[in-house]
Amino acid sequence: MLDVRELSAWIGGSHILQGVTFEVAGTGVTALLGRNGVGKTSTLRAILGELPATGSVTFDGRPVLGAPTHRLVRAGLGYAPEDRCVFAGLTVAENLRLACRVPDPDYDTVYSLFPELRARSRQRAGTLSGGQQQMVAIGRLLLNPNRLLLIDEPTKGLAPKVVSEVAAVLARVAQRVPILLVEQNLAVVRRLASAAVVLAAGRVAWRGQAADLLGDAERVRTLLGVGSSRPEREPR
Ligand SMILES: Nc1ncnc2c1ncn2[C@@H]1O[C@H](COP(=O)(O)OP(=O)(O)OP(=O)(O)O)[C@@H](O)[C@H]1O
Repeated sequence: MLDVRELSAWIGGSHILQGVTFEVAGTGVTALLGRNGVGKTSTLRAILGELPATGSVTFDGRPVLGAPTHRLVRAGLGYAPEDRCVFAGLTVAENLRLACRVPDPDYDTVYSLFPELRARSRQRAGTLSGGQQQMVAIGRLLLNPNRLLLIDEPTKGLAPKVVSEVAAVLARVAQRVPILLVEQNLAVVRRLASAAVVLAAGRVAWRGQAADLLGDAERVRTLLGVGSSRPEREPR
């Protein structure tokens, strides 16, 4: 579905992405992993045209690298950035409405996955908890007929119980639309991902089945340094 080849990008004189190559399948969750600062967010931003890059990116067989971001969005690439980008001063309903780009947005799906968003539709998004804001961010992606979702650290900073809720929702979302997921919580990766791509210093250090990575404690320690960054929490 998404084919990334030799993606290379510079930020302020630093060679952030140094020939990143991987594929995202048309079903399920592909996890994009790596220690802090290895270039995961930059990879998503380069794919989306938010960060100038060289190499090639094809989405459903069409070359898209260098295309304006709005064209990619119209082609069905949905993006939930790490900071969620909800409009704090607007209500939940207004945040959702602003995201609609088709005449018949899929509110049924959004409200069946997130009944709380309907209940809180008049509440200002800035007064929601982090988990509820994340649900607005994911809900916005589901209103439109997106064909691939890029989701950056959706569980970051959330309480363990909320991490579980977000993971459960993402599992249901992934049954409808494939996801490229940046995620540091390995229990969430274990629960959701079928494939994994690990970045190290701007390159792909490992790619394959998520279970093969997570089943090899030594590989996980070497590639991800687990234990030195964020503790793994098991979603229930
Ligand atoms: N706007 C920027 N200006 C300067 N350096 C940047 C900028 N954005 C990213 N970088 C640097 O690029 C490198 C890759 O950053 P990126 O955010 O892609 O990493 P990441 O793997 O997503 O990290 P994290 O897990 O901390 O979110 C880092 O060294 C970061 O400091």
